[in-house]
Amino acid sequence: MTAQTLYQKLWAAHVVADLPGGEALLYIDRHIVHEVSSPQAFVSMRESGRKLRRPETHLGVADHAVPTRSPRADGVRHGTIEDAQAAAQIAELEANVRDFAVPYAELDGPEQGIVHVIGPESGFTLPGTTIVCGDSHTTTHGAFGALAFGIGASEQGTVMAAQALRQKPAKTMRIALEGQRHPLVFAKDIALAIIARIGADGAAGHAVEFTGEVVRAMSMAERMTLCNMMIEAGSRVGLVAPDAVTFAYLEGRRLAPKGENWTKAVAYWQTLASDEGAAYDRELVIDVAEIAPQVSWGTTPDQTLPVDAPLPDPAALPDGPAKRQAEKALAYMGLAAGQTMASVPITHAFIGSCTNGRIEDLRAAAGVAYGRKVAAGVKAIVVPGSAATRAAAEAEGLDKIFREAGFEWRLAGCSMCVAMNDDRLAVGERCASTSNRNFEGRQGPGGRTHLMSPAMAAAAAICGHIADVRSLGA
Ligand SMILES: CC(C)[C@H](C(=O)O)[C@@H](O)C(=O)O
Ligand code: SF4
Repeated sequence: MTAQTLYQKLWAAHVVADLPGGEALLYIDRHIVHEVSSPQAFVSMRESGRKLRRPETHLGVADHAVPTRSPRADGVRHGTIEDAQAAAQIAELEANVRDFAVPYAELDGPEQGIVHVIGPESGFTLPGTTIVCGDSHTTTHGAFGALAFGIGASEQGTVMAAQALRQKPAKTMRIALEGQRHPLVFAKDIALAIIARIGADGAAGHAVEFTGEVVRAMSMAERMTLCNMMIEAGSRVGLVAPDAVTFAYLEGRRLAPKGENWTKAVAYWQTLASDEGAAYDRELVIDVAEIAPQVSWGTTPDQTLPVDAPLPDPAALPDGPAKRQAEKALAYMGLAAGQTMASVPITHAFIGSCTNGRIEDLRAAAGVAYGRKVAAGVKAIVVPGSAATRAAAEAEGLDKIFREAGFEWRLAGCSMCVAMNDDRLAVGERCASTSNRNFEGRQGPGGRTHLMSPAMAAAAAICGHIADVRSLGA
């Protein structure tokens, strides 16, 4: 038998039927549902009088529109949401999950959080499964060796009714991470550096698998950060082969298999790693020793540089789209050619999102914040990716470190990653952000976003300007 990649194994294990034109009907094991992208699919289910084929394989949660503050001392949000649109979106999701018998992570319950954080935390995300969600950052779940990808509204309806989807196989790309990184260089820096190198569409059409000693040594949180960011390189699928780190993370989680089923599952999951000699359509080797802390300076994720590198000079570029894009980005961001990012003053720091809202991220940020103070004039918020992450952080005392330093400690949600809730920038405000997208207006109309790691965002909050966390230390 020819050697297969992880992606090819996952694909083959889910083909229900090969279709003409190279497509296949793929069986879908799991579907996560949030309030923003799911309404249309439920409407079509209602209109056609259908029931969900396997309601227990779906999981609902409200994350994008939810406020991350509550007027109540006990933090309860239900019934307190002032924004009428947000309240309506959440009420609609709650009616849908009730009427269609979909398991739901209650807004004020212990499992609420961002779709891509709670899937793994609850053990809903498992190796060897197909996982879809009406959300582009579904790539995150590939960190477990699951075939996970974002889908559109009509596809959500298809999965609800048929538990299957028509798909065309992607090409394969391997990114091997080798070498020794600086202790203050994180998965976020590696992902941004890769995107800067290959471009915001550099992995389009490819399922990206991360391999190499650096990935093997990474926590699940860091692997998720890498896979999460691959959509920003144009890839719908990021992957890491499951290993002992994966199994240790999952064992005992609420929805993970138990007892004999666990043993059997692990035995199967161990067969998923790409075979020796498996061929990829593209290969890239990255020496992480060469990667410095990264900061995006522009309005696409590939407009990213090491924190100490001078910004490009559009005048030096030949006439064409690249020159115009650089000019436009510098103008929108209020930056000048040749300057470095370290020293650019910020108004906001945001630590959170499905890219960097996990306990490891909060620890890294707290390590920098410990014993220091947020600079005057900076609004800094820490938004755990889930209620469980928030509780774990509080058990470790991270909330105290942040509060004492002058950060706001919030309830879980997408928050300032996306301008769909109360947390947003005003025109001209500038944010050091651990999220994943920096296009014009992403964090609020006229707002300016700089993508970076949690340690870098904490350093910026403390200094009042973007700073090299290596010179500050953790
Ligand atoms: C709202 C949702 C559909 C969207 C996505 O698909 O990713 C959001 O999560 C984002 O990050 O832009
Ligand atoms: S945290 Fe941001 S990127 Fe992630 S799902 Fe929410 S809006 Fe999308």
